[in-house]
Amino acid sequence: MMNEVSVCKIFTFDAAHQLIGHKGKCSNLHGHTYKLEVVLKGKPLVAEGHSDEGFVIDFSDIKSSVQQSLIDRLDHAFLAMGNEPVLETLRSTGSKVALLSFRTTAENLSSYIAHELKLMGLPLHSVKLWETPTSWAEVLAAEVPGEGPAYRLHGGCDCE
Ligand SMILES: Nc1nc2c(c(=O)[nH]1)N=C([C@H](O)[C@H](O)COP(=O)(O)OP(=O)(O)OP(=O)(O)O)CN2
Ligand SMILES: [Zn+2]
Repeated sequence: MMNEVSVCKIFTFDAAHQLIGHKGKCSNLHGHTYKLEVVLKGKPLVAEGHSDEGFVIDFSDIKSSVQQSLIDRLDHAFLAMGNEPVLETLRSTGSKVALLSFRTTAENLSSYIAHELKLMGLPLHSVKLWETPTSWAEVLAAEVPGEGPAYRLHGGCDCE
């Protein structure tokens, strides 16, 4: 009987954000090179002669699906909650914006990414999102509610 194995593919993307109402420097518009670790788990395929024999999932298949569905949308974008004063200018000048409608913390972003990857049907175990070389947030797929994470959605200003 084959045991389960975890496999991981790592992605990076560059993005800007602004935490309106933050008590420190992150209330400024700033950017990160995010590092995303996507961990999938399953039993390696037992199928003699099959291209995927011995794989939980082909690394190149993880790459193409995560890249297309997620990374291409977030890379070189402004990750917006929706209440940032700069948003209107970015939109009117055609700059890339990913309107996420939640406060763009590492915690919320990793929860969002985990939910999106689960919806794609990947055998997701966890995601870890590095916001800086010394700061990360991790979400276990099993802990993401089926209806998706509960965020406080934007409405008015987030700074009161
Ligand atoms: N729990 C969280 N705290 C903070 C978040 C977050 O998403 N979750 N985000 C920020 C800022 O956006 C930014 O990431 C700053 O993080 P920080 O680790 O303070 O960055 P530094 O450049 O100061 O890192 P050092 O390695 O300590 O120099 C703030 N907090
Ligand atoms: Zn930040």
